[in-house]
Amino acid sequence: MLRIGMGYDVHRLAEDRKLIMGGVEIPHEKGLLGHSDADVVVHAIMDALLGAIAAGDIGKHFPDTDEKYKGISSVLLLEHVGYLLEEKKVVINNIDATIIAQCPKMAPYIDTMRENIAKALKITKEQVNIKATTEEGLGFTGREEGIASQAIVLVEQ
Ligand SMILES: Nc1ccn([C@@H]2O[C@H](COP(=O)(O)O)[C@@H](O)[C@H]2O)c(=O)n1
Ligand SMILES: C[C@@]1(CO)OP(=O)(O)OP(=O)(O)OC[C@H]1O
Repeated sequence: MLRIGMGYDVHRLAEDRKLIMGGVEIPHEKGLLGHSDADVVVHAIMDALLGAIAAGDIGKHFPDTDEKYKGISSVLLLEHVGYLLEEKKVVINNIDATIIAQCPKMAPYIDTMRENIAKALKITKEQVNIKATTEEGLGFTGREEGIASQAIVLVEQ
């Protein structure tokens, strides 16, 4: 049976934080605020995968009240989501994600993000697509207050 899932997440930009996207540290004067490393594109992908197997969301599996997730790499959390899929004998067909950010330019880092995500989920880089767009200076992403991400996945059980 084919199943589909979608995910959406937003994190606020703040000073004195690293900007981690798809497991890549991107040089920037601000980073995303969160309990974890706030890797917003990985969060959207995790929510899409959990959605596809009707397993709730990341807040349910990795509560932000739990000290063990403080500062954790979201790629490690993604690996755990991969195990949840394996347990249910679910395989990933493909993942498509969009990063919505006024800056910095994500393009130079997209290939490495795809590799990191594919490795964590034991799939190929060709099964993972990541895109980036600005919102043309409009809204909270346009004002550089935060970065959003959306993801959609297709899986098979
Ligand atoms: N943070 C971003 C935003 C966009 N890109 C790349 O630029 C292209 C044009 O973006 P527009 O929002 O002006 O349409 C987009 O297709 C991406 O390739 C990026 O790398 N990082
Ligand atoms: C990822 C978790 C881990 O504690 O923390 P945050 O980095 O705050 O991210 P959020 O998108 O708010 O989801 C909650 C948590 O699952």
